[in-house]
Amino acid sequence: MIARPAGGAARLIPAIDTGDLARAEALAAALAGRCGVLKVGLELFCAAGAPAVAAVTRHAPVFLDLKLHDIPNTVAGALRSLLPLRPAMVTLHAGGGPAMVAAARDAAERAGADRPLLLAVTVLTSMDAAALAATGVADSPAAQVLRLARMAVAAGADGLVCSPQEAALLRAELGPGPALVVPGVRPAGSAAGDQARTATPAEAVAAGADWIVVGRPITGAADPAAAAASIAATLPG
Ligand SMILES: O=C(O)c1cc(=O)[nH]c(=O)n1[C@@H]1O[C@H](COP(=O)(O)O)[C@@H](O)[C@H]1O
Repeated sequence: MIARPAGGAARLIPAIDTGDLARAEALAAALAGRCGVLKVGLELFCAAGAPAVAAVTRHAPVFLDLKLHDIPNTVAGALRSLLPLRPAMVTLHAGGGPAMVAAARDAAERAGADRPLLLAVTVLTSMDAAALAATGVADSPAAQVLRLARMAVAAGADGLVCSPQEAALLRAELGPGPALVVPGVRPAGSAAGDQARTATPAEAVAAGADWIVVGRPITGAADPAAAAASIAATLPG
C-alpha cells in the first residue's frame, strides 16, 4: 500500500479532470514532479477507460476515483476488475453501507501487500446542510461525515474522503489510523465553483489531511505546473 506522505508536495493530488486523453497525458507529464499522486476520476475514466489509468501511471501513482456505490457483489467485482490497473488508491461511497465496504476490502485483499488504499467517501464536499437535508439527513454535514466514517472504518476502509471542514473532527474522533484524503481545497483567492465546504491547502493539512486533492485551481491555470508548485510551497514540509 502507498505510504503516507511525509510533507510538502508529496501531499498534493492534482485531479486530472478532462475527457481528453492527450490533455490528460500532458497534464500528468507537467505535474508529475510537483505532487505525490495524480487523480483519475469519472470524467477521464468514462472517456478513455483503462488506457488513461495506464498513461497517467507512467508519471505517478494513481488515485482512481470512481466512487463505487452498488450492491456488495457488484462492488467486489468492480474492485477485482480494477486491480490489474494497479491503482494506489480507490474510492467507494460509504453510503453503500458496511457490507459493501467489507466486500470491497475482501476483493482488494487479492492484490496482497500491493493493494490499493480503500477510501470511503463520506458527504460530498459540494453539499451544504440544505443539500444534505434534501436527501433526508437532518443532521449537520459534520455529524453525518462522522457517522459514515466510523461505519466505513469499522467495515474495512483504510481511509476517508472528507472536506477540510471535518478533517480535525475525524482526527480527534478516529485517531491517526485512517488516511484522510481531502478535496474541496481552494488556494486563497480561487473560485469555489460548486464546492460548498472548503478551506485553503495549508488549513486542510493543519486540520489533519494526509493528502489534499486540487483540480480546477491547477488544471484551469495558464501554467498548471507553476500553480501546483505554488500550492505545494504553502504546505508544511
Ligand atoms: O472523491 C473525491 O475525490 C471527491 C470527493 C468529494 O467529496 N468532493 C470532490 O470534489 N471530490 C473530487 O475532487 C476533485 C475536486 O476538484 P476541484 O473542485 O476542481 O478542485 C474532483 O475531481 C472531485 O471529483
